[in-house]
Amino acid sequence: MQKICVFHYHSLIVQEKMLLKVNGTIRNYGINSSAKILNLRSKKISDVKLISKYCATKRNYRSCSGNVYGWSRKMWNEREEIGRKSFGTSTILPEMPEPRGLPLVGTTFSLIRAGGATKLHEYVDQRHKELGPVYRERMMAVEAIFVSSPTEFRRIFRLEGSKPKNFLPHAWILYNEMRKCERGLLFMEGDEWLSFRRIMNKLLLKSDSDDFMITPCKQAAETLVEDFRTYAVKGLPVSELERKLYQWSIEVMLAILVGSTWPRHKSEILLRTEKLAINLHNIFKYSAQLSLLPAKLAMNLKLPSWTKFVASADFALNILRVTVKEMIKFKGNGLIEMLMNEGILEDDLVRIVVDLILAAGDTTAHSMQWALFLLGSNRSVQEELFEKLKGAKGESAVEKGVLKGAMKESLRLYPTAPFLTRCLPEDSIVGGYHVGKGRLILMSLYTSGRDGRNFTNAETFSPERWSRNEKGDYKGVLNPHASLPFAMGARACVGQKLAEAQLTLTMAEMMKAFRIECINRDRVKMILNLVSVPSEPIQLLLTPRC
Ligand code: HEM
Repeated sequence: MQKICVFHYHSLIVQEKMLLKVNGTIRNYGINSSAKILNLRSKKISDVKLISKYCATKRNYRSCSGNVYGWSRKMWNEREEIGRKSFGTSTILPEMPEPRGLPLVGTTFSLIRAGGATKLHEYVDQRHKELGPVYRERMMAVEAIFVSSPTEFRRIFRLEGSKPKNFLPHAWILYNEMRKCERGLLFMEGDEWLSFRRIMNKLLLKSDSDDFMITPCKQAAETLVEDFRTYAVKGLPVSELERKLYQWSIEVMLAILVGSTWPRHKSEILLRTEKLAINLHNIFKYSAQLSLLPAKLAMNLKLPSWTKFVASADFALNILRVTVKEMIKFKGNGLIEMLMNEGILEDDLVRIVVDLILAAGDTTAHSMQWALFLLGSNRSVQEELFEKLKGAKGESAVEKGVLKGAMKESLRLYPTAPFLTRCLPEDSIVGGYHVGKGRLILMSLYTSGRDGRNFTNAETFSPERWSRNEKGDYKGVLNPHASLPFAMGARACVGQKLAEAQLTLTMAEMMKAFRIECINRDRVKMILNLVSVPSEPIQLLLTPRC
């Protein structure tokens, strides 16, 4: 038994191993570490919480009170009461597992040895195997609690509060401060976030909201297929697949924003946004390189990754601001008009729409890329899906079901955002461990999505697993909450419906038009550039079906 309580630490001599929380950081104190604690005298009492192993019951207090000089019984009771109020429990929690690390840098060198930040998902997967579903680790600039259990994911989303707080790369925050720019939904917090989020939910997530998305998604899918056909008929692999998918994903978002007048303005806007794809890609690439460094240090040292990150962000944001202002003038009937009808003023509209395009571009392009990779690497699954699609007309339930399974399966194995982040608003208990208010939590979707306890034959690409048997159970999914590619709760992806429409409709067009083969499937691995990307360009060879 262990007990959490808030202590007056002035005259404390530690006789047992203790955990002390100072300004949000929990540290271990061994026997007779009174001096260390006394060094903390300058801290305010409210900043210091003691998490002690043995002072669990009144009986234990008495027996250990001899070790705590100057504390009357009354004082113990008072401390106990504060502890109960702070944590709502008098049951004491075990220490969270943690790998051994060095002072200041923690386990940074272990991560570097394992391949660096691009291999974080595999490194963390290994740590979960060693330390369990909940553990903490400090790597250079980041200290986080890693969680891979679907039950705990749900608990975290329950505890996130009404205005959940996510975690964004330090480089992005610093960039916004440096340029004094206000950003869209992803960067907003508190009441401001909530008021805009409610509007976005109404427009993008309600049940019939995908009606205005279908036509632009279909048109963009057809354009992509026509472009790919030129390679298919020549028997050549599709060149620059990634850039083409970025353009496809940006085009859909722009078309949805403008509405029915899009065909009239398309060529002008696409010309303007031609270089957006590469800059968008670079924002992620360079901020990923900065993820293990303190961003301020990188900025002060003018490291190449920092200057390149800033140049890409400047380019992308400037071009998008100008484009969005131009699109407002079109007075179409798309999402921009809908947002204006909700009373959103131009400045807010611009920052929200700019970040929508940024959030949509990269994620959807990479998700599509992984889906094509998996289809192209699994011939028999592809043929099975094709046979089912052949018999289905338009967006029939069958077609939707078949394609949704393939999309879910692709996002399970290759989650575009392999770590979901949250900072809880109160001290909480996760996985049986104490998690302090505001501590960074990373939910490891890569691990949970490939865990045999959550999915049968977890490593196999099997869209069929997401269909249900006569009893209504998924055929190969033991725990659906183990795969949350769009997260869940109040802050989950606001573009989920659009992304789903875009991915499924394009997969359908691709499969109907071609046999897809990935010719370098054995060499392609998943790496992280903040989002998951292939380790080398995916080479698709397409054979026309007719
Ligand atoms: C397959 C494609 C996509 C994936 C996998 C994806 C995934 C995610 C994830 C994991 C989050 C974080 C949620 C959280 O922390 O709870 C997120 C947030 C967000 N996504 Fe997406 N997303 C995708 C497509 C899109 C699209 C197409 C849009 C634009 C319409 C979009 C707009 C956003 C925005 C604005 C946020 C921030 C929401 C907020 O903080 O309230 N996403 N997305």
